[in-house]
Amino acid sequence: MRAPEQILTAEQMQAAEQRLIDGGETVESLMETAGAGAAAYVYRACGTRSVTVLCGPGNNGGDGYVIARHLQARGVEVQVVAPLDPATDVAKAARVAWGGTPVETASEAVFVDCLFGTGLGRPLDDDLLGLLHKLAEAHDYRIAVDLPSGVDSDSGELLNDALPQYDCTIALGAWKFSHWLMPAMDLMGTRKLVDIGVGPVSSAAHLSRAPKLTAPPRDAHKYSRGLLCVIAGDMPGASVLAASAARHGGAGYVKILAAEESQYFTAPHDVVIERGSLYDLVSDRRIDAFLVGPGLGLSDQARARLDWVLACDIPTVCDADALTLLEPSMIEGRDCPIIATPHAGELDRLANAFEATGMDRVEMISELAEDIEGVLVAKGPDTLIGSAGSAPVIMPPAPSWLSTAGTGDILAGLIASRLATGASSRKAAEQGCWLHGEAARIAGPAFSAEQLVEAVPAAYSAFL
Ligand SMILES: NC(=O)C1=CN([C@@H]2O[C@H](COP(=O)(O)OP(=O)(O)OC[C@H]3O[C@@H](n4cnc5c(N)ncnc54)[C@H](O)[C@@H]3O)[C@@H](O)[C@H]2O)[C@H](O)CC1
Ligand SMILES: [K+]
Repeated sequence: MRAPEQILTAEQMQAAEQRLIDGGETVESLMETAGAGAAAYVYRACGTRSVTVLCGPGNNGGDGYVIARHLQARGVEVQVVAPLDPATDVAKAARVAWGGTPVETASEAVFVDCLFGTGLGRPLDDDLLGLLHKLAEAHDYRIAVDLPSGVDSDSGELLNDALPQYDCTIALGAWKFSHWLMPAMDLMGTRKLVDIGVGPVSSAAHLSRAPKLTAPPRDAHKYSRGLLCVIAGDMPGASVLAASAARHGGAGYVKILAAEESQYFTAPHDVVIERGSLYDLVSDRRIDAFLVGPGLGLSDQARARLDWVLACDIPTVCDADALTLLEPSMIEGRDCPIIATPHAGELDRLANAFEATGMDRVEMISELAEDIEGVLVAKGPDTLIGSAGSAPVIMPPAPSWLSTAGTGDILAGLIASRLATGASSRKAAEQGCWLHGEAARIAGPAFSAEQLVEAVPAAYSAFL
């Protein structure tokens, strides 16, 4: 069985390659399959335009010699630039099989970067970086094989400050984290994957798959579809926006609970505002989920409200100010899951509060998900979802137009709505992110938060 959405660390990739070798493959046959598959993509993208392949010393370079040979066999004019001789036996053999003579430099048409892949261990030195940029600038179409050279495979960090932008990146065998994490993700262009027979790797991270949502059953009513209560705080606008979005996320009933002393505010007519003692309002046994945090504020009163909501032990989404206030003691003894939805700054603050520091972002979200015994949605241009006891999930990129005020409140509302319908915390998080991204695609360029909310029903229908 194939596992095209799985995302492997360099170490998991090497182990997967070793399992294939133990199963009868050889490094040569794997390189041949990887190189031939990559050459097919290059040929489909560029036809018989001339190609320059930059080959490094390792097996990424070995791929390059295989690609050169396959393209030449199809009649393509290929030049190879090899600043470093092959260091591995299989790359040496691939160079011999190519049979040509490398050139010092080349220009025009298509550039194929096979300098380094998952074995890059340190920043490129000035000479190699200069050659990489020179060749990239001298060609009008740029393809990276396995990874753009200079990228750290597991973290998505750039080991060199400035790296070339590519039109296409051809991943070999499996996605690596840097194909889907910033800043490396931004260099990739379109991403292609060459299958070399790597099977499912247990506990591997994976790309989130589009959800299959359902319409309510015929005998549904507002309570059976789920009652979500959004806690209003000092700045009720954010909770109104979150509740407005939640109406379209699947829950049958959305309320805003406002403390009697909080300022007067209005909401859409189909969002009920209940005002009174919060301690009494949250005790309604029909409540299926809470959303607390948007507009909550950071006062002692806000902290007390958060504490009380968490003490109710109902599935709860904690967003925004709730993440600034959240402390380990607040979740002790809970059985129901929490979904935390931090942006980068809130993630750092949570990591300090829960002593999950000194690790990279992928490890951190898994560690924090265990600490809160729930799910953590690390929001950003690359959204990572960690859940206690499961491997991380990476969301496919959503439109950058989401970088506008209020979209975080909307995401929290959508996730909380999914949670209120009875979806597991992990599914609720992924489904909320999919609805959010699809609504952004439907809303088109330069949408406001209100327009994003209006696009959610059409987004929902995309997953029915
Ligand atoms: N995924 C697959 O199924 C296959 C992957 N293949 C390719 O193999 C590379 C990984 O090969 P590896 O030799 O481990 O690493 P690299 O080719 O990236 O090169 C590492 C090589 O370079 C030296 N090195 C590391 N950093 C630097 C530096 N900054 N400056 C100079 N030299 C450096 C290091 O010592 C190594 O010698 C993978 O990406 C795929 O492209 C195979 O084709 C098999 C199938
Ligand atoms: K490369």
